[in-house]
Amino acid sequence: MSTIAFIGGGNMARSLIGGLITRGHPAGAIRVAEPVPTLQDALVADFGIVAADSNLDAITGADVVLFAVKPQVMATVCLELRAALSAGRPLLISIAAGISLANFEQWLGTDLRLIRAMPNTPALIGAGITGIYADPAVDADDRALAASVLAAVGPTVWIEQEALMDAVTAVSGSGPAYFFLLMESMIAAGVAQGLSEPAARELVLNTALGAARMAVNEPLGPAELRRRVTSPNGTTQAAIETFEAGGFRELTARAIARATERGRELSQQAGG
Ligand SMILES: NC(=O)C1=CN([C@@H]2O[C@H](COP(=O)(O)OP(=O)(O)OC[C@H]3O[C@@H](n4cnc5c(N)ncnc54)[C@H](OP(=O)(O)O)[C@@H]3O)[C@@H](O)[C@H]2O)C=CC1
Ligand SMILES: O=C(O)[C@@H]1CCC=N1
Repeated sequence: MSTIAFIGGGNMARSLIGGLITRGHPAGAIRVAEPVPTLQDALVADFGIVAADSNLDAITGADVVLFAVKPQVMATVCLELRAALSAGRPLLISIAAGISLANFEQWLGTDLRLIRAMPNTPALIGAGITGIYADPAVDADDRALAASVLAAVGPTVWIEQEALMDAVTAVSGSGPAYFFLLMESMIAAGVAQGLSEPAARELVLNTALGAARMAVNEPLGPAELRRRVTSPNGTTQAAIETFEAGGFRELTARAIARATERGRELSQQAGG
């Protein structure tokens, strides 16, 4: 079984580690380097994985190095590990928003075995979705290895062009936050109409769950499901017309375009 070194042990690393352990990856073959002692101790206590004293300690002899630090610290982390990574040549997986292959080549040199991946926080409960992009130079065995690591937390989707990883980030990486915002807004609106907060919350959250489960299982797609809820001249039509008149679709498109653009900015600010 491959030894996987996590650089950074925050929210996404915890989700991926939890998924790997649940899928039967041996805890002794997972290492984490995390500077916040409480986070590192909790990962060791919860999953029995190995705490590394430093990033260098974590990657030494590892088959896979998974970068799970914020985009803004990726340059520092890579430059610190450059010599060791070029000696050991592990498979590198980055889940950082925006950070490109060109960024990594600038910091680590060329001829890398590097995969970019964009998971999302439902990974924590095994319900994530991950977009994956591989440098064309990465061989089939490395692609399969990366996909098997990321499949621990949900389905994976291969993306053919690196430039589209910013769109993946904007749609599914950040996407859970958009649905949470809609839930928040609907709960507040229900309360404004006189429902108690607990009742509004239970109604909204279970509606979201039911709608998502139907949409995932329905080949006809969400537009047809929406039409089936919408009785002529009924309550849903009144609400949908209000959403449309308020520019809901355009606002969604603008928000996702802005998130995509932000991914490009992160790459440029990181130095590539
Ligand atoms: N959150 C999300 O929904 C998603 C996030 N991502 C990407 O995943 C990456 C991690 O995000 P997330 O888990 O949310 O962030 P977190 O801040 O929760 O985790 C990153 C961890 O790395 C630690 N860290 C900081 N510097 C170093 C260092 N030099 N060496 C090792 N560890 C370090 C941080 O410590 P400290 O707090 O002290 O800085 C922190 O605990 C980001 O690049 C993000 O773009 C991808 C998909 C979804
Ligand atoms: O907000 C962010 O930048 C990260 C990437 C996708 C989700 N969270």
